[in-house]
Amino acid sequence: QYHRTTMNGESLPQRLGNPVIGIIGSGDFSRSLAIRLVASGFSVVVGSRNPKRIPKGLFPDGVELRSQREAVDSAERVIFAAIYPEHYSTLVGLRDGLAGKVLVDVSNATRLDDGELSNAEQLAELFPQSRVVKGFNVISAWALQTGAHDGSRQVLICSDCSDSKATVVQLTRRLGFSPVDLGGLVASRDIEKAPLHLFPSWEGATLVTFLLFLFFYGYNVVKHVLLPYLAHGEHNFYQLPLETVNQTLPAVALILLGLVYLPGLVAAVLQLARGTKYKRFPSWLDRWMCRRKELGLMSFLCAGVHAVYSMCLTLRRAAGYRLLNAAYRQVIGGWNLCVCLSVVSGIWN
Ligand SMILES: NC(=O)C1=CN([C@@H]2O[C@H](COP(=O)(O)OP(=O)(O)OC[C@H]3O[C@@H](n4cnc5c(N)ncnc54)[C@H](OP(=O)(O)O)[C@@H]3O)[C@@H](O)[C@H]2O)C=CC1
Ligand SMILES: [Fe+3]
Repeated sequence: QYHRTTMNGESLPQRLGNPVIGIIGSGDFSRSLAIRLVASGFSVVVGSRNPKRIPKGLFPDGVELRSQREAVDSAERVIFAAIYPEHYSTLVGLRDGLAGKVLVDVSNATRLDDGELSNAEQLAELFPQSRVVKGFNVISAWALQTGAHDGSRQVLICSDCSDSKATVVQLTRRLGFSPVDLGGLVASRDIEKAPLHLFPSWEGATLVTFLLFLFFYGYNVVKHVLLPYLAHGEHNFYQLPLETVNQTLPAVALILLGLVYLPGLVAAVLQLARGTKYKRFPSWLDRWMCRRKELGLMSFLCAGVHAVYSMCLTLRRAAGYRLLNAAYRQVIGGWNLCVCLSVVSGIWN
């Protein structure tokens, strides 16, 4: 590592071959990103409003803690803005230092409703001479530190400057994540909202499972509880929380399993009818095919819960028989039959 100097004679970090990356802000995200960057061989300069206040040991060795201005000047090409968007305007004094550099916006939206401009677009308006790239907002500080695992590997990236985007894409790969290029900066509106959607790919499967459950539960309530009550005055309402649910679950599981296999058949028929497989499926079929894994796992979940329920219900019945047996023995032994039976029937129901 060697040092170059600023106009006022201070030395700034730089390492041959590995560009110096700047990070503005010294919070959770900044710290985790710095750890990851250093581990991947980059030099890092963190720019804080008050670098002296940062406790020793918070950032790993190899990270320089400087003022915001110095960090911006030291960073060769890429600077992360790891601060909340409300504070972007406090950086306008650094405009000249940031000119021509790649400014990465990592912020998230706080609400789902459609505002006009995304945080990244507002940052680009504040710094027209910088190249704003959106990225890393879908990666938690925790995932940055512990390393990427399957679900959190993807980093959604977009920018209006393709060169700068390519730089961030490359950087993302070196950090061990999978970059996904979503096009121009306007895509940042969706990217910023991505973390607000909980398990996005599960929405459809969960809704289908819920609706199927509702339908079959209703059917079973009518068939096994309401009709016997209306026809013969039978009181089967105690079945609602356990038996009826347990009758519903296998039906839901089987239909869901059918929904896993059905789109494959539909697709095959469609290909035969079209006489070619080199044509896109209609989008509804495409989406359905992409959700087969979730549907299958939901089916498995219902079947699993059904198995557990069935086992518990059988155990409950077995306990009932044991009790009946005990009552019988006591009657033989001279107990009052009426007392025993009333106790047993109370527990049985
Ligand atoms: N934490 C996470 O898991 C993730 C965070 N993000 C995004 O990263 C950004 C930073 O988040 P996070 O690190 O958690 O937040 P923190 O609150 O931990 O850190 C924010 C930092 O901003 C700096 N800052 C600069 N200017 C101001 C100002 N005017 N007022 C207050 N603070 C200022 C502060 O550093 P200093 O005092 O040194 O100047 C502060 O440490 C956010 O936009 C967030 O959406 C994105 C994905 C995940
Ligand atoms: Fe069964």
